[in-house]
Amino acid sequence: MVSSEPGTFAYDVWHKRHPALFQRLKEALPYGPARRDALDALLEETLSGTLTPLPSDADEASLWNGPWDRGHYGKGWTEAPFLWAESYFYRRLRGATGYAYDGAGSGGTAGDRAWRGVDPFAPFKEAELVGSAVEGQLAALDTLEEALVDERTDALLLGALWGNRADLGFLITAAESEGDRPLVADDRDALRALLRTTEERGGHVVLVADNAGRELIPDLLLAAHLLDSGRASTLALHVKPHPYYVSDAVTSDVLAALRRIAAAPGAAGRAGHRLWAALEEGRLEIRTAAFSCAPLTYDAMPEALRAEFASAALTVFKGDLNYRRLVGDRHWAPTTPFADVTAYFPGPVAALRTLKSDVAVGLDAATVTALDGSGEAWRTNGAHALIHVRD
Ligand SMILES: O=P(O)(O)OC[C@@]1(O)O[C@H](CO)[C@@H](O)[C@@H]1O
Repeated sequence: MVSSEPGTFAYDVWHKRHPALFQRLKEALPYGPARRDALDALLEETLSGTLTPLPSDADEASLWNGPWDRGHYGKGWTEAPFLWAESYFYRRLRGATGYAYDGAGSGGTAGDRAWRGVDPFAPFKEAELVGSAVEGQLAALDTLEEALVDERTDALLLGALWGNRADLGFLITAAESEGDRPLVADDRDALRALLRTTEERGGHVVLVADNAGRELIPDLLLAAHLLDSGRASTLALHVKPHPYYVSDAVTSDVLAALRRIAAAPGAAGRAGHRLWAALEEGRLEIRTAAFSCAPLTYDAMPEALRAEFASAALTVFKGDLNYRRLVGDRHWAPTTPFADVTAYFPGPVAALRTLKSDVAVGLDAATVTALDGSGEAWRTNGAHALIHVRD
């Protein structure tokens, strides 16, 4: 998938989503002239310039100039594969805002450490946690207290799934879609069945999270339920090592969400305290892998990460970008089986995702016909969702 063709989803990300994002970034934090100029220059470069490698002393240079280099330097930004170029865009954005070090030779602000590690997206992510939507998500847990384990699992899976609609990058240019619709692929029965057998397969579950705020809250409530119910004896929550794709969760976002949950009244507050204790005891672990911010699909994952997924009774991937990276960022026929495209994955794997990009697999032919006939941009408008599982 490339982004040079007008009218495509990828083209719009560069030409509509990113300019709006830069505007918001400059409004959200008081970056000085040098950073504002760096942001303007980066936006201009991505629209009409070529990809240049990071200086060798820059943060992450050993990855981008090493195992993640796929020979795209020298190409126009929109001529390189969409997945690769957009991931590199977020690395360069971290540099322009001063979050990351861009190397000694990269201009007047390179030696200035004042903004190092300051998450440029934090204002957006923080705002989410004070909204009434989060209050509703937390209060909803009270209604599940009497439910059977499978019913709770089902409800919390759906909460985590639809939470993926709250993706701040997507919402920059999209209207928030209304109401939950029937899933376009629904492997919930198989997923619940798999979760009933995790214990006999070691009991370790990996949840590869996506966005902070309104997505992370239901993800953490799901994690609490999996641990409380014995569906998971240990759980690793993978988040990004760096700010990425606007609202992707980093460790500080997990801690903020956890504090928000623990401060809630009722069942949510109690779940928050149990999650806190689970972290202290090591039953819940927050993990960050460099590869989570890689511009590559998961079939290229490094050996250590492969071994980690192989040791899990189940790995659950959240969100659209993780889905693209899991199944391959291609124009698949949407009826291509999920099991086929994830055959390389070293253990049982599930995907929970709202549809916000062109990639789709694992749909049945009748569903595709109905979606195509609906006249809506079903692949990209965020109004549809799916759950896939491969044992
Ligand atoms: O992974 P998420 O948060 O569900 O969605 C990420 C996203 O907003 O950004 C990418 C394009 O910029 C697409 O994969 C999708 O539209």
